[in-house]
Amino acid sequence: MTAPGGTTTALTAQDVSRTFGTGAAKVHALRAVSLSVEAGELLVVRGPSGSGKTTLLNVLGGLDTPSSGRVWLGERELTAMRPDEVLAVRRDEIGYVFQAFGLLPVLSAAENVEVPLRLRRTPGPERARRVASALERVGLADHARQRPYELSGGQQQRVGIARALVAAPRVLLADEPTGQLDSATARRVMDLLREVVHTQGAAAVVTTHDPELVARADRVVDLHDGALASTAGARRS
Ligand SMILES: Nc1ncnc2c1ncn2[C@@H]1O[C@H](COP(=O)(O)OP(=O)(O)OP(=O)(O)O)[C@@H](O)[C@H]1O
Repeated sequence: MTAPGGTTTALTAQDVSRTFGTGAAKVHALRAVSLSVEAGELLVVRGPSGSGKTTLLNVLGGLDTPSSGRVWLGERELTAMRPDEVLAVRRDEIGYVFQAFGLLPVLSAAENVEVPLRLRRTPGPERARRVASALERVGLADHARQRPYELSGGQQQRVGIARALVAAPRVLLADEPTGQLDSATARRVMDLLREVVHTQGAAAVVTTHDPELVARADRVVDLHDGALASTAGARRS
């Protein structure tokens, strides 16, 4: 079966459900969620704590398998792939940004950004060029040699964004990427995320429960108790 979205649809979820546990302890973390994201579009998934945002990102990014339903990356069905194929897709086509930045403390900013390229066995000279360009893009060209603990929270998350985008993934997934930042820094990081998504043409899904960040979205969907609310999908002008 081909993906139900159009030709520019980078990511599609169709009737995705995820349950945890059994019997009385069963939790319906996702209930028949369907959505699609276009290349160059920033979709914000908004919802209270426990509504299923992280579970949704994990399923979209091949870190978890839905109990039912399907996920496509472009024309290819992620949920039909073998585990080794999913690993290759995660390495080559998806960038992840984490709330707690997820940087390796013993590596410099540049070395952290370089990690996805090393995993992909990108040749050395091209790695150096791409890392320099990614750090430049997030405004950290002068901080390449610093370790994470020598950087502010906002700078660390900019390194996280550079790392997620350095390999030019089709899809960018960010789980509350500004959750650890003060509100002014959070706005700047979100502006940057929006700009790089638009210029690089990645399809981005960003979760948040910060209403201010929603203003930076191209589109917003609301998740409640694992289900998309009926107003979901309204396109912002
Ligand atoms: N591995 C798991 N085992 C059992 N239950 C889980 C597991 N992962 C998530 N859940 C449950 O699924 C529901 C959704 O959790 P999820 O972490 O996706 O919510 P969230 O919206 O990301 O919350 P938060 O904003 O607090 O991070 C919650 O009830 C949670 O307890």
